[in-house]
Amino acid sequence: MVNNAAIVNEGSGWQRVIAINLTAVIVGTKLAAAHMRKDKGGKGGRIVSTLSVAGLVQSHMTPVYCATKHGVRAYITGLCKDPTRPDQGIEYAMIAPDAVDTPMFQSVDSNRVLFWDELKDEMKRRMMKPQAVGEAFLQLLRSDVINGAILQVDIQGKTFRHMECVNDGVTFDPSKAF
Ligand SMILES: NC(=O)C1=CN([C@@H]2O[C@H](COP(=O)(O)OP(=O)(O)OC[C@H]3O[C@@H](n4cnc5c(N)ncnc54)[C@H](O)[C@@H]3O)[C@@H](O)[C@H]2O)C=CC1
Ligand SMILES: CC/C=C\C[C@H](O)[C@H](O)/C=C/C=C/C=C\C=C\C(=O)C/C=C\CCC(=O)O
Repeated sequence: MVNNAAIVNEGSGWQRVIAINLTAVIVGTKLAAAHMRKDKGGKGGRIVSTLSVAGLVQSHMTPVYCATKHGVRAYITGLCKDPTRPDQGIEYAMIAPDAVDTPMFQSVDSNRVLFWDELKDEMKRRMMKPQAVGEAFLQLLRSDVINGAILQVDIQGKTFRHMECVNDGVTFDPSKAF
């Protein structure tokens, strides 16, 4: 299961950002986990949530959006550490891209993102094609173990945060996760 839907809007209507980016992730994750958990008759599985660089840093550009992505990181990390999780057979991981050329990014303006006029050139310089995130996502899923992984994706490449990088530089070592 993938938690991917999100919006960005620091203007009026910011409460909806919290509803979609954070509350809905918690609701969806609870529903999915209840269905998936092996100790309650499910088959187990993986739940991957899309963060953002905004879930790793605090920015004056997108304080509400950052709060939701930090909230998702805290929530999912808590589930990663649940001592009953191995019996549930569920793994939790996150992917944290920098700016990506999608409708979300293309629709950003100074009503939705603060200080946009000053910062847009820098953000556009860092912008990746969506394929870069898709490839990173598949690479994450190819790992034998992903619980606790946060795969950061930017124009420099892919880096696991909170984990040791081994082999090809992006293989998750769960023993180094927390
Ligand atoms: N585009 C970017 O620069 C970056 C995006 N992200 C994250 O990537 C994920 C995907 O975003 P993008 O593809 O860029 O955005 P997008 O705007 O192109 O796609 C977002 C999708 O979420 C759906 N959605 C929005 N509100 C919904 C709701 N209430 N119910 C159901 N679906 C809803 C939209 O219909 C759309 O299909 C998001 O979690 C976003 O925060 C992370 C880092 C950078
Ligand atoms: C800015 C809006 C553009 C697109 C909206 C997207 O949804 C995207 O997910 C939002 C990104 C927001 C990013 C906000 C701030 C980013 C700040 C930095 O990258 C700061 C630089 C370095 C951080 C160093 C580090 O701790 O890794």
